[in-house]
Amino acid sequence: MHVDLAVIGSGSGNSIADDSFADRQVAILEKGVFGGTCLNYGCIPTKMFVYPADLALSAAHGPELGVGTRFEQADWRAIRDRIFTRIDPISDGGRHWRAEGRPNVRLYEGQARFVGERTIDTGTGEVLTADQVVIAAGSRPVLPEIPGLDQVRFHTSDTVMRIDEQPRRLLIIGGGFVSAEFAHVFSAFGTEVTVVNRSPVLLGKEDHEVAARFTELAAQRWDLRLNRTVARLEPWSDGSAATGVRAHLDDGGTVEADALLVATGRRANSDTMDLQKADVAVDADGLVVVDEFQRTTAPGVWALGDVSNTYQLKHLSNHEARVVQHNLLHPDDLVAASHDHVPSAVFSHPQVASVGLTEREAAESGRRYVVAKQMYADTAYGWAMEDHTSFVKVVADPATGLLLGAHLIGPQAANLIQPLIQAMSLGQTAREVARGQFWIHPALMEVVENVLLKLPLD
Ligand SMILES: Cc1cc2nc3c(=O)[nH]c(=O)nc-3n(C[C@H](O)[C@H](O)[C@H](O)COP(=O)(O)OP(=O)(O)OC[C@H]3O[C@@H](n4cnc5c(N)ncnc54)[C@H](O)[C@@H]3O)c2cc1C
Ligand SMILES: NC(=O)c1ccc[n+]([C@@H]2O[C@H](COP(=O)([O-])OP(=O)(O)OC[C@H]3O[C@@H](n4cnc5c(N)ncnc54)[C@H](O)[C@@H]3O)[C@@H](O)[C@H]2O)c1
Repeated sequence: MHVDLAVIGSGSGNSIADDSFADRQVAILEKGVFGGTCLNYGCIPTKMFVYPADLALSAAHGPELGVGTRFEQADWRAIRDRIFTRIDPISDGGRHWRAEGRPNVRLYEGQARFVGERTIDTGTGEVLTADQVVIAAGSRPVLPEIPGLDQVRFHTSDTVMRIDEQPRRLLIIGGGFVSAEFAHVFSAFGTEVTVVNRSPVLLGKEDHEVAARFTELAAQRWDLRLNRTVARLEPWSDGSAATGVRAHLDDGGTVEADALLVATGRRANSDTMDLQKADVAVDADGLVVVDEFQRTTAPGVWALGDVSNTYQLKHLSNHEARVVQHNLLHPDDLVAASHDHVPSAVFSHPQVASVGLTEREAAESGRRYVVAKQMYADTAYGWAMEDHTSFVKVVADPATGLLLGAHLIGPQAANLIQPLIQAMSLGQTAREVARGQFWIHPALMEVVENVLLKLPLD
């Protein structure tokens, strides 16, 4: 079988073949659940857990503001089932549309492997040749080499959201995005959470003040074992939990838990497709090598998303998919993908959001920079919330007034950061953004206006 376009992966890659490809024969190849990580195992279900977790936490904090609310209990199965009875039909619907809805599109449900130049064994008994191939095969959780891991029951983000019972005690290995979000979700629902992280802070890639504040607040909710690794794992039961684990830490300490979540990063799925047979180069980190147009080293082969970028974020995968789509349709007018100002947010409690350079990165770059910081507590809405720990921090070039980075920790951080992303993306100066528009008073967004006004620019 020969097709005009073969797309490996039904996550972000699925959006490429829209109506503008109606005159082309397209193959979509998917080895797992249709729709990829974000829909089935990532962004969307996690945030659907985070929302009720935030609600549970708010209820517990009501009395601080004189409101007689309290958190009583979480009905794990009801929460889980609300989420997946919403999501699973979307995945099924997408699969059905691709399998049967389009005469020019064929879905191959198998593990794709290259057997030659733009020639793919679909894993369904059929081999395809294609004029163009898009590799959008994503990433998967990394499993650390911990003795005993193969002897115990453990979860990754792929499985933990579907468990039948909420664990009484959860051990999480890792201190990054996945850890921060699931620790929040489970602890808000009443689980005792222990986090083992090998570095001294959680969210260690964030600006150092944000990571320090997050870690300080996390220590009030979770048992943190920082600068620690797990030396050995063994099955454990207190009589009630049949699937528990005991972790022996490198300092001799132990942690016992009913469930274990491994959250120690993700790696690109580039090693599962025999890419060398298609002359597609992979770098030392396992990422498919692409140029600014998302072209791989093999003519007619493109790559996008987690399989080829270090960020592992859905909004970037979507952007790269739009770039690849344009370039497939306009081979004489290629556009470059932008990796400038890629923001991220951690939907934990508190939320964290960031874009651009951290203060330390600005210092290490040797450039002149200035920093301003604004506490939510020093704005009217911060008073309303009785907030004492949240802040916005910006890093700027004093000569041009342009922002170099922005870092937020606190309620609504993922929303509040957007005008700062916009300023950086559109080249607006801090003064233009602060004084070129009205800021609704006394909205929480005033914290952003105030931090921009505080910058000691030339
Ligand atoms: C728990 C969690 C929460 C997250 N939350 C967020 C968030 O809030 N915001 C955010 O921006 N990002 C978030 N992410 C990251 C985001 O999900 C990913 O960056 C994004 O989904 C990557 O998209 P992709 O298209 O590159 O890969 P995927 O969506 O993973 O798609 C790849 C597809 O390729 C298939 N595949 C792989 N190999 C083959 C093969 N050989 N043959 C056939 N099919 C194959 C896979 O089965 C998969 O369906 C989260 C990730 C996780 C794990
Ligand atoms: N809100 C979001 O955008 C969101 C949410 C979840 C995941 N994601 C994406 O998924 C990716 C994977 O997330 P993640 O949290 O698994 O990875 P991560 O890279 O964010 O964090 C991994 C953590 O594990 C620690 N670690 C690694 N090996 C360890 C070991 N042996 N023992 C103890 N600690 C160890 C690291 O120090 C680090 O803190 C992220 O890069 C992120 O882009 C995004």
